[in-house]
Amino acid sequence: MTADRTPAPVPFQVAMSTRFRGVDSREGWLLEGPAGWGEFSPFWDYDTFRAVPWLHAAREAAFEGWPTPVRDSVPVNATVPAVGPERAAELVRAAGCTTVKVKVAERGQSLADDVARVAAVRDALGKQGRIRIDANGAWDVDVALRSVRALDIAAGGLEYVEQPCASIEELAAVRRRLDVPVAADESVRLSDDPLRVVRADAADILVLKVAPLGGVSSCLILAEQVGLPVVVSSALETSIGLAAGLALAAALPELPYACGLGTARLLAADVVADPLIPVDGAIAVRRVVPDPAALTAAAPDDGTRRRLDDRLRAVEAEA
Ligand SMILES: O=C(O)CCC(=O)C1=CC=C[C@@H](O)[C@@H]1C(=O)O
Ligand SMILES: [Mg+2]
Repeated sequence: MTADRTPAPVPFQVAMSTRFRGVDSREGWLLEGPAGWGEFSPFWDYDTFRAVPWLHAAREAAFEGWPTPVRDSVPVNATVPAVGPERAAELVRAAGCTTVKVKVAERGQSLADDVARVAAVRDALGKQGRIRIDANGAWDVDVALRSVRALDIAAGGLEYVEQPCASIEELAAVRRRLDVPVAADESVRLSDDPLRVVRADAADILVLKVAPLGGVSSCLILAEQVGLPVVVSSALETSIGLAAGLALAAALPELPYACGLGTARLLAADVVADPLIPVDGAIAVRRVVPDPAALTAAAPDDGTRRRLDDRLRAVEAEA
């Protein structure tokens, strides 16, 4: 390969160790460029248009690079999927983080399931730790008010509730009537106008995910514009994609909350030899490169490879 030619993107597929947001495996492309490696792994339920920012973020990582970090370590939360209370407690103990995000409002489960999970997390975490919950927009206003109040008691105090309802109007209504702070995630990452939620006074905190928002630089600009605290979170990437989130968290002038970047453990395998796993509740800021043996093990099956080819071609045509 000559120096002036861009290496071909490398496809990957890795299983999730725990099913999360209905996803059992993550697949995508790794791009190499003069600045390093980037990951393009939009969820399959994102259409071509929504996947374009993911390609911008991957290209930024590979060809442009990221701003200078202002910190060398990023505190992260443990992420607990909608599992039973025993498993939730195990995950909290294994993660060694003092902040835990608990998934709630899973389809097919009840508020009692959420209460049991959150109470088990508090037990495993001890009095000092912080607990936040994420409903992924599943509740209407009344159910949100009832559920958050019950879960606030079960948690012995919630740090915040992430995306309790789907619409910005509902978020604003919930926020007016609750003492628990409200964080917006889908209202930012799936919106044509990520600032609308701020103008509507619908959130206390914004969750920023680098890939769906088009890269580290766009997120930094957004964070500057919003004037609200932000939490950097992953999109369940391999360590190559997580490194971009880490770069954003490391470059933000203020970082008052633990970030949702401790998700490498939710994958059964990674594409690097030394994954970005938290130690004592924080991840050291560093770049990572794929490991050839891990890439071989992560080679997608033929059907997935065809899907990945089609998707990359379609998104490149729009990017
Ligand atoms: O924030 C975290 O602790 C981990 C990341 C995380 O929860 C998510 C990543 C990607 C898709 C999501 O459904 C989910 C979220 O909603 O925040
Ligand atoms: Mg969320």
